[in-house]
Amino acid sequence: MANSNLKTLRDSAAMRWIALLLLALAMFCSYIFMDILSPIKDLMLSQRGWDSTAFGTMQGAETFLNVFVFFLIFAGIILDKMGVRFTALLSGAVMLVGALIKYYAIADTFIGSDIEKWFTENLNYIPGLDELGVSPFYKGMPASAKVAAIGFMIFGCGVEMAGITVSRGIVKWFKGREMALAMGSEMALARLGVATCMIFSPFFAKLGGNVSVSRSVAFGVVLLMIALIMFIVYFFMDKKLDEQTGEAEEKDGPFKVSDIGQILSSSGFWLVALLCVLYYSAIFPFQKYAVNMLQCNLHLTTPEKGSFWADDSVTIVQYVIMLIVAAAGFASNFMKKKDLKYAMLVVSIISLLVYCYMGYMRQSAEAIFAVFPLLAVLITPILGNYVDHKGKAASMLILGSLLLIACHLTFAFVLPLCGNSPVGGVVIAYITILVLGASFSLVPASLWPSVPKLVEPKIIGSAYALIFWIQNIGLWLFPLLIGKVLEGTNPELAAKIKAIKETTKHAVEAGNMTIQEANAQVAAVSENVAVSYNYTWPLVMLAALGVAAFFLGLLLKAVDKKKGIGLEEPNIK
Ligand SMILES: C[C@H](N)C(=O)N[C@@H](CCCCN)C(=O)O
Repeated sequence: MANSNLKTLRDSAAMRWIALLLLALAMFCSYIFMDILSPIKDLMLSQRGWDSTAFGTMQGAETFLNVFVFFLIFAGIILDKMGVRFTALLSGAVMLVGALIKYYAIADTFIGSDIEKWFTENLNYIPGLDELGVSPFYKGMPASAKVAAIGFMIFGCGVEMAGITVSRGIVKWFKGREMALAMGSEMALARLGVATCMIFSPFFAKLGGNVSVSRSVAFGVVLLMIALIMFIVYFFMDKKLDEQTGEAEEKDGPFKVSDIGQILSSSGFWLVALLCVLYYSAIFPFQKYAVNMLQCNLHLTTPEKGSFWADDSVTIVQYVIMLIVAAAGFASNFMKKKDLKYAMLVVSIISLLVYCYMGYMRQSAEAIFAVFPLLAVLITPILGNYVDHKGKAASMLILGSLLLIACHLTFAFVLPLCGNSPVGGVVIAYITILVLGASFSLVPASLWPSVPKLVEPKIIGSAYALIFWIQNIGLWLFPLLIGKVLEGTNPELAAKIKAIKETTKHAVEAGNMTIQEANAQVAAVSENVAVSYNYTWPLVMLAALGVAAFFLGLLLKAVDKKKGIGLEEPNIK
């Protein structure tokens, strides 16, 4: 340490930010794995014989153990009892184990194995869960999807445990300092992970012209190994800090399970938790359908093979531009000189415009949607900084909810009118996605740093875990509900698929068509159906969540004022 007056590692700004970088990089890698199959749903259907139900059930498995086996509650208790560094290592290892299982399920070696045979014949019915409609498996689910679901369930435990651990770690290193800026920066890197995944998962799957879905998952597994290394390095820094502080926090008031009652009796906690589940249910589940929603509304026409815009190298160039947007925007937060700060912002904004233009030329719904996390990368740290110095967290929650409502209503009612105006449609889509990105910065940047104001330090881990658990119920429920509302409000599309399946089946039975021809016809109709959905009602449902979040935000602001919780107060006084 350069300054001899510094007492502990966290008193050194450099050390604090290195600790944050380690935690944030681990979350960056985890968020990439979390959505690794989302942008290649079409390939999972064509390469592994899954259908939409198998895909949706496998994706939903991520929250299963957390929600129904209460793993997240245990994770919070482990965190408060064992501390940040132990739980960080544990979560890194759990994520990796889950990811390896998922990789094995998708790998070529799984096909034709005894394990595949066993899973095809077994695990079709879980008594009790089937009746409740919450089973992560069902009869007829492809064996690879069942094993991938098991892996994803385990990964889900690890990644949520990592989420609460990282939040607790940031509080430990930054409380009373730039805590919201640090949380905002960590989330910014996580958002960059989502954008990276949107671009690189399909890229690796299609690399070199031969399709391999397991290559994408392998990419994610390697990143999770890096995440574990980050947590190991963090382990030693955290240990050193505890040696310097004499583990004062833990010794002064050891955590007891009964302390959880204290959390549950706080009205502020409940309002924040409910606002969190409502808001995030309108964001993360939407993220899983957003690319398809754009395809359905914008009628994008992929550039012809061999053309400039269809080339793989353009994807890389676009990603590099994305990194420039993120790096310049992020760095502008830390520039002391005003000129340099504005110069960075201008570079970032110009790069963002170039990125948007390329997305339009490539007619790629994935690339268009990737600006969503990108704006959050830019402004979450700025807003975090604002919360640190000016406060206004409750007001930001209210504004974020209002923007969410406006965006979902624009997607629902304005975007469908633009289908025949390619440029107008894409411009409106970009603007709405960017505003949604701003909302997705306002709420997380103000919500997560508010939790330490609601509970005592020794139970922060459990408080984060309880909020995550309540939030996970929504993250489990709403992807299912979106799917159901979508099917329910577009009955003609399911009928179309049923009709072609029946027609081709009869034609094959009558000897008028080969099975290959029949499959090709079904695939052609399915492809057409996949981009023909009307998303109005699922989007109205998500806007309604925003309305409920808005009213809760108003209530929270009133409670904050009455009880003096300090949500509108700055973190640094
Ligand atoms: C999905 C996860 N439960 C979640 O809520 N993630 C938050 C970040 C929480 C803070 C992590 N240190 C998100 O906004 O991604």
